[in-house]
Amino acid sequence: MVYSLVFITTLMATILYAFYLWLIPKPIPGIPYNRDSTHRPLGDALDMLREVSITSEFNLWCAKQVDKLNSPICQVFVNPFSKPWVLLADFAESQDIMLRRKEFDRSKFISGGMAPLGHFQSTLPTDDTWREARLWTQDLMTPTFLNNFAGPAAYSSVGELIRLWKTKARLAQGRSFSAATDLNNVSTDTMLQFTFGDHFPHASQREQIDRISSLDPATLSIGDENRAIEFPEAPVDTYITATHEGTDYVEKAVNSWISELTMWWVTKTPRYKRVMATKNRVIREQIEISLRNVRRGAVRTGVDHMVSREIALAEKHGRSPKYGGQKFRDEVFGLTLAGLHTTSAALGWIVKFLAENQDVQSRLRSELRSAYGKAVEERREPKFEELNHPRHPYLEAVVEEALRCHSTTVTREAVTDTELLGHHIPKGTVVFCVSNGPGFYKPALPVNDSKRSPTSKAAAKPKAWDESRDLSAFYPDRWLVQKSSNEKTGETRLEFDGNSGPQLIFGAGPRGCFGRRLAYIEMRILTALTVWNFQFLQTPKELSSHAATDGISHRATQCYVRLEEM
Ligand code: HEM
Repeated sequence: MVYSLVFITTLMATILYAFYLWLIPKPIPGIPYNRDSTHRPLGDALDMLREVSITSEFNLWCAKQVDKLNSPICQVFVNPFSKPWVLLADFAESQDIMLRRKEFDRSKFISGGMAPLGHFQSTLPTDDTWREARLWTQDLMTPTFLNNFAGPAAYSSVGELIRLWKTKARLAQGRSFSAATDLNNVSTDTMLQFTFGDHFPHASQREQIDRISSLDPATLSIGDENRAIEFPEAPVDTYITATHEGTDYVEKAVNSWISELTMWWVTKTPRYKRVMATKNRVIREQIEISLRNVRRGAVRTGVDHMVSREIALAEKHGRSPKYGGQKFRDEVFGLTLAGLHTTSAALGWIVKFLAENQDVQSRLRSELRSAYGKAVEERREPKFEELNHPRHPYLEAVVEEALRCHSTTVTREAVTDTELLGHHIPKGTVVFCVSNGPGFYKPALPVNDSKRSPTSKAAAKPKAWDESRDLSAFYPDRWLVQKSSNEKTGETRLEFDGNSGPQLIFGAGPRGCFGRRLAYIEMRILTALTVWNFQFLQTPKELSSHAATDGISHRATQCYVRLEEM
């Protein structure tokens, strides 16, 4: 009896111990990690959750782990029962895996969160379905489409924002107001124009302009100067709401610890079903319109181009066209989602930095006024064509620096067993390319060059930032270089150099951001035209925090403006 009790107890203890051993994280040999985490079944998860529940900044937590472990490559154990996540804090190697290494592909870290919204290029591995989606969209980032259609659309959306802000600035009487929704709306309208053009009868900003213009100023409470005025918002069309709700679902899933369960739950809600039904209905109607346009040779909008491409592909391969299918509709929706939240988050940082750096703002305004003297003379704003070509170096530098200062982490997944900085990386491991730590916001960590991959060794070493300049500060000049403009006289001029130093805001390589050219156009136009029309005054410190949330993009939690019309 006693023997069997001892036997049962020992067996139970052994089973429990085996279960514990199965649960606790299994580090990848040789890659530094937090030792305490390997004694806890949940590894670093609780630590991460504790901090991220307060800061909402997962990227910041990652950068802190790199600092703690003081290594350009380290690992954390966040997802129970799955492989460690590898944090890579070295620009050259990050760029190498994105640009050159076939052993790494799009990871499911963020794209998995988009899965309930359909299968579009952002969510797909680099397979034939992704290649097909790329073929459909290949005309949309050409200079012809950007200069003749998408760019002017962005210019007109920004024009509406200027109208709205002029009215709001007058009503606000020097007080701050939130810019977050307005910037979301400007990006939404740009993306709607980009995909559907004028075939889609709704926009976000027009409704807001009408609402604010007809507002009785007496209904606004101009309170304490440290608080923001709250303007009412007009309701928008259901498809526009669907695009915003779509991004909200992605944010929810990405920020959830149990993202697969969250996604499953999301898809069961009536709201989700409504969003998807609206999306499918509107896109189906738009494809029908585009089909008619293509047939009469009037290809203008993004969807017109996609339909036209698909007809050509179907003819080439002797098959029926797929523009009536779900994948095609998903791709249209996916493009809008990919370009909306990301761009509006970036615009939010730009306006914050302009207000906080009055010297930069004044220099930009005065450089723009002398570059576009004809516009000043004719008492008008610079036109799209003027802003688009030639580009203004300081304008480009201001935009790029705002992007650098609030970067997001790009990930890749090992699709086969491989190596990174001399360490074995098992297939399925997710690598986070940390772009808000060493090499980006502080001096780079030393790396043994002999451990780099063969492709990294063979490539030219990317430029590092000049560490004598405070890398955590907003300093657009770091993107400018002196170039000879006249060899005979030795005259030089400042030029923008996008490769001045590490930057990974758009990722890189074949899976880098598809829409970056459009995003730059929108950011340059908005920066130039807002600075032309307004002085961004410093907002009170209660409304000026740099806290952010991480999801699809790294978004400021407080995005307020205080405007004085120029
Ligand atoms: C400032 C604005 C933007 C930022 C910061 C941004 C950032 C990114 C990042 C980090 C990625 C992943 C890159 C990688 O994994 O290497 C990405 C992918 C993508 N972006 Fe953007 N993006 C922006 C604007 C846009 C716009 C305007 C569009 C649409 C026209 C767009 C369309 C896409 C698409 C389709 C992908 C997926 C590409 C693929 O998976 O092959 N993005 N973007």
